Amino acid sequence: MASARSRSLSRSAGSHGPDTPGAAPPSIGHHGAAPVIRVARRSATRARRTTAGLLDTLDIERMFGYCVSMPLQCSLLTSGDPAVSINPTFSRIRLDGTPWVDVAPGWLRGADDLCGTLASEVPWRQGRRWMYERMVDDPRLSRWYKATEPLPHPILATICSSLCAHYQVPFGSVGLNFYRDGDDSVAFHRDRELRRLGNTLIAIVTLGARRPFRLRPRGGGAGRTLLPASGDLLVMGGRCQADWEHAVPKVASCGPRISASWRWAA
Ligand SMILES: O=C(O)CCC(=O)C(=O)O
Ligand SMILES: [Fe+2]
Repeated sequence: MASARSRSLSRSAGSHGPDTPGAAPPSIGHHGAAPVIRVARRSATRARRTTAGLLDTLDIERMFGYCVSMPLQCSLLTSGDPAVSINPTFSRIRLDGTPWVDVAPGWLRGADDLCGTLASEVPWRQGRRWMYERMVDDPRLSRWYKATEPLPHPILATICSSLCAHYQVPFGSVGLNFYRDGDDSVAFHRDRELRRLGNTLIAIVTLGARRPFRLRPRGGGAGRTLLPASGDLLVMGGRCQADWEHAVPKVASCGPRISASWRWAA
């Protein structure tokens, strides 16, 4: 884990990505592994420490009360210098119709340490939006980089190149979301720029705490819940933005998670 230090977080509006504010999903469980990071949150500064440990599928199902389909990672792979795995395994989950999700467990090595570095060093922004005639803070911090802006860590450029090589398309610049603890979340939404398009890719690398990543069809019907661990890659493709919504719901207790995401549209 990179050295953790307290910092004050910048407060300026203007993140993008999710298009629809909404009521937060209910709290659903307790989580395990997470890096140790000290951040200033709202008025209080709190240090959070959780122990890294392996969970098995039964634990996960007991905790969350529903079936999950993401293989589990060993925490040993998540410390050290970040690097893209040289022999990742991709599995494709076909959703209903043409939407699909690829998952590549352990795609990025050193993801916990990268989480600590980014948590400390990125100039995070507090997004705000109107909801029910009130301006409210987004329940997370974010930082979306323009293609011309310097990145906070060189691995982010390497990740983008690997994604472009794997999917043979030019992904755009990176967006970072910082979920400081279980109170932070993103409600069900479709990504703003991609929701009208029938062929898109959104690649998300999880750094830090494992949180449920939920998917549901817009028209109703059975959803899916994945549990990406630190270093796992999840890619939503096809008509996933047109026909499905995704969310990272609040949870009762967990350590920090950062998601790094790249987008492409046909
Ligand atoms: O943090 C995540 O895994 C998802 C973030 C997301 O959906 C978004 O930024 O649009
Ligand atoms: Fe999204």
